[in-house]
Amino acid sequence: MTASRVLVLNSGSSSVKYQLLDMADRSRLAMGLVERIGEETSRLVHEPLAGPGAEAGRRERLGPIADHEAALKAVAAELAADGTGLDSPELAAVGHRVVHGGTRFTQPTVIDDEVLAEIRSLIPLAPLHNPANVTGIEVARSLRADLPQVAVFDTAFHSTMPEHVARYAIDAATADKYAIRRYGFHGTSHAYVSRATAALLGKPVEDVNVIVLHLGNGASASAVRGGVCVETSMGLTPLEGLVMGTRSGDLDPAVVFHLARVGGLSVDEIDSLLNKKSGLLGLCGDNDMREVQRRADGGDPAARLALAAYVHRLKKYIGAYTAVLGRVDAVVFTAGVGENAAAVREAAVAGLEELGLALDLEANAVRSGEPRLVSPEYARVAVAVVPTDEELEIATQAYALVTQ
Ligand SMILES: Nc1ncnc2c1ncn2[C@@H]1O[C@H](COP(=O)(O)OP(=O)(O)O)[C@@H](O)[C@H]1O
Ligand SMILES: CC(=O)OP(=O)(O)O
Ligand SMILES: [Mg+2]
Repeated sequence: MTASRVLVLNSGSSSVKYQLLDMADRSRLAMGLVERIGEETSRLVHEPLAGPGAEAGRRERLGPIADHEAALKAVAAELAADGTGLDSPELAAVGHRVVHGGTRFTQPTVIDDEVLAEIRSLIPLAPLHNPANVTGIEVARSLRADLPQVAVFDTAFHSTMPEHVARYAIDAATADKYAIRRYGFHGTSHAYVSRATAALLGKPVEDVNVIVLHLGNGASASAVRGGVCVETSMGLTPLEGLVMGTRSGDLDPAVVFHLARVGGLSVDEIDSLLNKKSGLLGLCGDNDMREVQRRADGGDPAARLALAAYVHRLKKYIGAYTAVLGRVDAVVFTAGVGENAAAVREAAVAGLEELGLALDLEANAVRSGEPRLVSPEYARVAVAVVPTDEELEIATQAYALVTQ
């Protein structure tokens, strides 16, 4: 029996998403989620999709899960209960989403002690994400030491950005000393979605220029020319760019000085303010787009303002990346908001006819889990909705590395 399964762990700041895939036919054997880690109301949802566990169906467990270590052990126990635990001989690798890879990691990488140490050293550049990724690697290794663990980096796809795009216009020696440059994130999603969009258009990826809008809790835009990333909205950390659920995105850096000097806030307090209490949450008190939309539809002024700010920033990036690419074949929406919020797509594209964009309102309103065009045939620039699948992409890259 050849081992063809890959377990993918996608650890976020307060959640763990996971999938068990069989790469022989790219099928999903199980998937699940642990959310609200560290709170009293943690929730684990485990869904076996094939094999002996599938009969019993979806399982849900409520109750406190203290930290990522406990969460990952609970996930391992659920998989073991289905007979698909980490001890399974069919497992070929564990693929880990690692958010920050710095300048060194631009390819999927088998994790040894030295690689793990390097990932740990990047924690200051992704304090909300890399610690959880490190814990995921440690727990998986402790459960199955002989299994290859592969890191797939959010930053990797963006490493092709030209130097003049990646550089901030600050003192060069200081930038080099502290590794300050634009790295970009959600790269696994931008890579997968840009390729899937070329397939949807029926063209080779080399011939297609796309603007990808990944709108989840974190949100980022990218400009992809012929399959190669040339620009993205996140920077040194996942704070720059679009308005997000709890992150401000772009602002004048002097806001930080002002809050410190005049407001008396500490650096940690400002960090927390901009990363965790800003964005939609800061503007209207809710970070879930569904709730913001519900309130805005009811006429709530703060929710309307938050939504307008979110959409305005999207428009600015669509315009900017149109200029960067010169010719755009498609603007693509993905992730939780991009795939589901038809009204956000409609508002973001409205008024951009001069750029060649148009929306088919009927097609845009259809709910579907499939990649689809939502623009009329005459539109010079297609508008598409393409569901992202970071887990499948991570599994594909990890499996290719361990079987090459
Ligand atoms: N039907 C929907 N309408 C609008 N927004 C939605 C809908 N479903 C999910 N979302 C939004 O998607 C976000 C989560 O997106 P997701 O891609 O899962 O994020 P992440 O991977 O960063 O956790 C939620 O915060 C929510 O605002
Ligand atoms: C990098 C990043 O912002 O990730 P997420 O959207 O999962 O928070
Ligand atoms: Mg995500």
